[in-house]
Amino acid sequence: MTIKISPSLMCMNLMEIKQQLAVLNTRADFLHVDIMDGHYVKNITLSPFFIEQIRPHTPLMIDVHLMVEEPTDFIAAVAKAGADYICPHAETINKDAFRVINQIRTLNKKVGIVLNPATPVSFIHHYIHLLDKITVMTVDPGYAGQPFIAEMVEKIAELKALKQQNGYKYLIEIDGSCNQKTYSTLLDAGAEVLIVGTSGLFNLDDNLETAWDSMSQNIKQAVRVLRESA
Ligand SMILES: O=C(CO)[C@H](O)[C@H](O)[C@H](O)COP(=O)(O)O
Ligand SMILES: [Co+2]
Repeated sequence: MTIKISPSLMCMNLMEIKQQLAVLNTRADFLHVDIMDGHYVKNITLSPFFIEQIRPHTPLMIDVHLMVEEPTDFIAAVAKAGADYICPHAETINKDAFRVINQIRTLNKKVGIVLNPATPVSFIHHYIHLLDKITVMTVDPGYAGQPFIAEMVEKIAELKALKQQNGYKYLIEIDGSCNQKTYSTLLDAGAEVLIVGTSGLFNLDDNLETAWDSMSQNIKQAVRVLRESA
């Protein structure tokens, strides 16, 4: 499978949204939109309004990462705004997981679940077969630019093994410190979608086309390293 790239728009230059979207539209596979409520995580970033504003300007799938205490307060709004994937944290839906999954499905959206670093795969055992995407947080949620949590590599490998053994359909996505230092480890473990933020893309160069080219070279180099070590 070709690795898919999902730029994290909370890390983009918001003063150049239109220009940067034009660059991403011809290169990226998803657009990652982080919504934070200031309670589940002590930060506030993007919003359903932001999704509504960019929707007419991109053909890409919009992937919404809900870092909020009550995902059901946001699902209908992000769906209406134009989200394609709606991804609450497993830790926030445990009281009504099947109802939340059904609510997203009923809105004809893809269902993603996000796992915090401290949350084991077993936590979603009873509904893993229903998921279109599982996001492994490789940093604690809430902020960009955090250090990579290496203990997450085994969780990625576990998701890959479960998918192969059971024929599950979910994409394995990584969120947090996906960059030149971590690409080969992540790809080797089974990552299929990389969310690239400050360290992987936007901080590489002020010119986003140049930054994307550098990121692409970094990923190609990681793939080469893996092939040579196989
Ligand atoms: O979920 C997030 C943080 O809680 C966001 O998606 C970040 O953008 C993501 O962590 C990527 O940022 P980084 O600077 O590449 O770590
Ligand atoms: Co995110």
